[in-house]
Amino acid sequence: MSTQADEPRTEGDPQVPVQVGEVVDPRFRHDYLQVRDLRVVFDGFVAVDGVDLTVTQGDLRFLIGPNGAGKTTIVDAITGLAPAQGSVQFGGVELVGKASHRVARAGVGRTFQTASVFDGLTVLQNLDIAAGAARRARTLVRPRREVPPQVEQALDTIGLGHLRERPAGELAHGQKQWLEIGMLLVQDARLLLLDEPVAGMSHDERNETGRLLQRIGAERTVVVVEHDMDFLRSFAASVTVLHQGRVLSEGTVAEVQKDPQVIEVYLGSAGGNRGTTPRRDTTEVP
Ligand SMILES: Nc1ncnc2c1ncn2[C@@H]1O[C@H](COP(=O)(O)OP(=O)(O)OP(=O)(O)O)[C@@H](O)[C@H]1O
Repeated sequence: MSTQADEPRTEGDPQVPVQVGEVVDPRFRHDYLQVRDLRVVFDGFVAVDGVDLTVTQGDLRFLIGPNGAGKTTIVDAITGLAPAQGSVQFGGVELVGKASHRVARAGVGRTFQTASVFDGLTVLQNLDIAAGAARRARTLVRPRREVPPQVEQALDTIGLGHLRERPAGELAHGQKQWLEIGMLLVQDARLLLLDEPVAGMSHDERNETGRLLQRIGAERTVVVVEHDMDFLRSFAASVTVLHQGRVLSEGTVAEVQKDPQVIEVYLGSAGGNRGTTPRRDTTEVP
């Protein structure tokens, strides 16, 4: 599947499968992420070594692998935060070589392992700012007369409508992560790259988050970097397993679980930890 950079895709593009009966916002219908021969080298150390990845709209792709496998570096490379070689295209636009603000403008949003919301502002104000609909600073403290439709929709999607006037600093850990995802939605990110979204969450928060990602993933292109294998087994539509900067295996959860190479890396002598401290959750077989 190859697409020229900046080439707009047309309705009826046969390259991207669309399910029968699927109801998808036409803006997202033909989106897909295409990574080809991605390489990231830090001072001679090859952190990402020729990775190919294709993720279509409607998929919910999990990126897993032992510590140091290159997961976060791939997300950094896609979002203009790590020096990349190769090709990364989203919506037919080449992203390699673009500054991070231009990557964001191309419809790509990401979260980090720690939620970065404004604690002193309300949920609504955080979303307002993300939507670029922020009023001047002194008017932010006044109640709004009208909430922009995309903010209302995001509040509904992330389930925080009833907490719209609550300062973000008073939200529970999981709610902060959902707010951050909401901020990507109002920015109209069509590709969401989420780095360990359920780290530190309670069991119920994880399940809520999984259902939220399924809702979002039905429309948009979503890639989740995750170590939590229970979460993966419950919610991943597909999985890419990375090891030492390369794709080791790819498929459904059942397929990668059966892959002897995956079992070897997670349980065997290959270990996979390159100069990092092993963590219990990274050695659990998917
Ligand atoms: N800025 C950097 N400079 C040098 N080396 C780096 C840099 N960023 C990452 N690395 C190295 O690249 C490798 C891949 O790191 P990365 O953080 O992508 O792994 P990961 O799969 O996300 O691991 P984890 O699950 O522990 O977060 C590691 O060996 C890491 O030490």
